[in-house]
Amino acid sequence: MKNSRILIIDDDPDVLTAVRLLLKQQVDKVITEHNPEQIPSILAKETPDLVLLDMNFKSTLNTGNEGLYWLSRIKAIKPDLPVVMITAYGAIDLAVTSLKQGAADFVVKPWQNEQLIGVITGLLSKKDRKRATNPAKSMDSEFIGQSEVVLDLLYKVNKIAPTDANILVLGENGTGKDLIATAIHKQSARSDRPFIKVDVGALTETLFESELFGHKKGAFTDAREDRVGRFEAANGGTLFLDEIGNISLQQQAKLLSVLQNRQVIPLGSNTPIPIDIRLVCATNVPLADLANENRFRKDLIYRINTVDLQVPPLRERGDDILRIARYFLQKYAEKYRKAIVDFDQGAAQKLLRYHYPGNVRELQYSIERAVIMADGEILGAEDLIFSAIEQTSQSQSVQRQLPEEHNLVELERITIANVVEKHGGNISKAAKELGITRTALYRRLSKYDL
Ligand SMILES: Nc1ncnc2c1ncn2[C@@H]1O[C@H](COP(=O)(O)OP(=O)(O)OP(=O)(O)O)[C@@H](O)[C@H]1O
Repeated sequence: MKNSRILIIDDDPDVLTAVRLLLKQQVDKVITEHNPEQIPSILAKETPDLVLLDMNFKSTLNTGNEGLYWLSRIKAIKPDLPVVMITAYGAIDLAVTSLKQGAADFVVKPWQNEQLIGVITGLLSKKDRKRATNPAKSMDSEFIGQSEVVLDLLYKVNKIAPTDANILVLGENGTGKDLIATAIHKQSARSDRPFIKVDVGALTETLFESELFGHKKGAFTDAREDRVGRFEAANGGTLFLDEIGNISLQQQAKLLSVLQNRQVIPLGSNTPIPIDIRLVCATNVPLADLANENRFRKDLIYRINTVDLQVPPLRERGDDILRIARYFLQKYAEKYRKAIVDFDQGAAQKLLRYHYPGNVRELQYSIERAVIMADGEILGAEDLIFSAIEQTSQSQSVQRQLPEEHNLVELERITIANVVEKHGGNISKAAKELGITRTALYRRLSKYDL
């Protein structure tokens, strides 16, 4: 109760004052509002844990019952937010209808203070219990999802994370492998030790060893001082090797030897350093392709893959698409200070029908772009534009001509588009060819609206 925020909407100022006085000592914040029209913008700014909503506004809208109408709006914006209806004596039928439409409970005016407090505490503790048992919410890295496939994945994460097993996280680009790797670390016995991530797919042959194993000053021309390798930096904690499927056979041999011997020898040194790490690897290459002898050593697969976790593509997650879309909508509406609160029917249909070759990352960028561009409170289908880059990676692509004039910005834009197309949308390979990190490439894709 003490940390909770309560929002109360009633057009009777006496009710607002009475509730404020009653609850102000008991909860963290009481937000009062007499005009229900303000609900969407309040929900865009505030994060209440519970709403008290009048059932009988003196209606200006012709919606049958305005209380029910605003209940449905709140539920559309925040489906999990408990709403308690405040109803007049004699309107019990309506109150029951509200329960069927998603209200958590109702209280009858005038109420007994203890009764109101009882209803609120009951609902808040129920919410806490739900949060504690929902694996999606117990990961504070917020892997949003309630679909069968995601709950199944999160169940496995919860089970495997506390063990020290090496884990291989599989899944298409942008499905959330990074989030899963972070969650594994946070739920492990090593959670208070370092979590070190290395994008091994983007490392050149020369950088690979010095980045992972470290080097001594003078070990090679550019080694001006000693450098601690990422294995050593992760000692006692978790080492996350991303894009493991893209490393060369030579790099695989070096990695295997370190994992077998459980020690690293920095370049230019003779002294082995013992390492104690939990290894989590990720790749967008399907396991069957990885297991192809020419591409990846089987013995290394067995080493890194005590257990594998498959992160499903977004298009297989059903309504999670809308849950994640709403999460990003709220996030970016806050970031860009927009009063956008929801999607209309058409937008929701468009979101559900699209196939998301770029998965959650593509959804994220589309929502961010829509929030920046849109003006109203509700996003429509026309506000949602999916990335041209992802579309072209699916189809045959045509290389863009480099322009005659030598404008560097334009050259960069076209080069990036060409290289990404050349690699069929594979960001890691494109970043490697361009000589920049994947994060830098994503930033540029967003900058150029590709
Ligand atoms: N279920 C989810 N809920 C909320 N955000 C998510 C979810 N899954 C992914 N994201 C977000 O989507 C973006 C891409 O996720 P992430 O980087 O983890 O994907 P990835 O599979 O590691 O991608 P890549 O294969 O390109 O490395 C991130 O901003 C991440 O926070």
